[in-house]
Amino acid sequence: MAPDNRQLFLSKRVVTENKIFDGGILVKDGVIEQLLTRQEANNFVTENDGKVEVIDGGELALLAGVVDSHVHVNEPGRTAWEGFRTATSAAAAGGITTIVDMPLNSIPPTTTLKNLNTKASSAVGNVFVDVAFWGGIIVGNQNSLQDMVKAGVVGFKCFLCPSGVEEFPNVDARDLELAFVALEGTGSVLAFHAEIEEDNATIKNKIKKKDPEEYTTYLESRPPSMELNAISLVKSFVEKTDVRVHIVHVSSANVVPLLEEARRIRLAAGNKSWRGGVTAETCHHYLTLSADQVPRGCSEYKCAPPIRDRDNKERLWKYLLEDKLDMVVSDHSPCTPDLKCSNNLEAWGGISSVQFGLSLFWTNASARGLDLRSISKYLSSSTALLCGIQDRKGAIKPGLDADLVFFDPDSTFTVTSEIIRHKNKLTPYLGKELQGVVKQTYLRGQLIYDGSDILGEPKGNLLLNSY
Ligand SMILES: NC(=O)NC(NC(N)=O)C(=O)[O-]
Ligand SMILES: [Zn+2]
Ligand SMILES: [Zn+2]
Repeated sequence: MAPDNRQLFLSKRVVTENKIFDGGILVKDGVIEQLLTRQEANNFVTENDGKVEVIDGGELALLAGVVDSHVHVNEPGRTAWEGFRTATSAAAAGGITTIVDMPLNSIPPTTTLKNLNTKASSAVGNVFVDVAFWGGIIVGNQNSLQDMVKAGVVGFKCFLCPSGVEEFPNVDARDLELAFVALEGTGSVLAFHAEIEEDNATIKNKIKKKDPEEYTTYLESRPPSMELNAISLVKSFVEKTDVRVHIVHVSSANVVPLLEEARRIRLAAGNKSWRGGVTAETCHHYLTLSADQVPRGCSEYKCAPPIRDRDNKERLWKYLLEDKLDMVVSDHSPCTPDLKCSNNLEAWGGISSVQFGLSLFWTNASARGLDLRSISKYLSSSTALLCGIQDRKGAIKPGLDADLVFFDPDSTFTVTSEIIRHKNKLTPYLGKELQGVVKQTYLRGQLIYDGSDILGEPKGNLLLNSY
């Protein structure tokens, strides 16, 4: 590092959200100071020879580090499923420089200030990238929310259907009334797993005679109406509160018009939040895979809500490019192999992919004629905005952390167990050739991944107020 911690990152393709240019990024003490044209960069080097560390990526694209706002790290408690060291080393290798940990599958779940501190104690010193945290809303913990806001959680996640783990029960309208009151005026955001279980006997009858190893049996058990019912409930709250709401992992394109209606109501009422405080994400698996591609008995493809048909996938892409969906995340939700049995109705619901989100998105996006700015928009700046960390993360902009990725958009690689750094290697992407190779990942100006190895000790920070 140069004497006053000055670095100049050079690239023929510096990717900001609105332009791709040949030039440089001047960094001081791990913070982006200035964007320079190629000429300005050359002059700077001439005038400061020996006083600045020059990092020249040549033809490699230089992107803002990805902010993956939906990652289940499951530590403490279910550390056989995943942990901070493995999840964040996978993130670093995947060009992700910030992950936001979900409040469940860890034991205890992040539903009180005490539990948040327990989680933070297990994370500190064990994170290779920066980590922020979601709090959780469950039945009866409404009095814990404001303390967690003060401690710095990015927002709160709740389930409208069973979550899959008993210590994180789903909430209903009454619980939500209390949660919204507690969050009013905090500026926080309430994120929903938006499926409401239908107890109608028809679904149960329809599938009870069907082969549980066939993916279609699972798919029929989670119809789009479950997502629509949930969004209708969320919309009823949007009409009477100003609290920001976010829909995680939208799977059915059918819900988007309803989300648009909820956003229209908020904007008409003069809500000044980003997107009227009504946002939604979809996931790499919904944009990459479709139900017809899921082999029998392969529950590594199982997630909730489910991967649906090709037509639905195309409609999700259409809505994303029309800015009616706001961001794309992993929803990395791993488990141990024994829980991914061949019975799709009983297997754990969750897909492991945190290391591959950037390349998954770029494989699809480049094939659809999008340019590199789409990565920054949907995987970095939007997720940073959702989590209220846009003044530190998610873009190549002066004042933000120098979380940077040198990315080769033209090369490909094949997903194999050997390269997977998350703890359990089962993923639907095994054997898949992806486009876009992460060559170097920098966290606040520090090289943490060099294209083959995670370097040194964990350098990540916890994005909480007292860490
Ligand atoms: N308990 C979980 O990790 N659930 C997750 N599982 C999925 N998406 O299949 C989720 O985000 O709902
Ligand atoms: Zn969920
Ligand atoms: Zn999730």
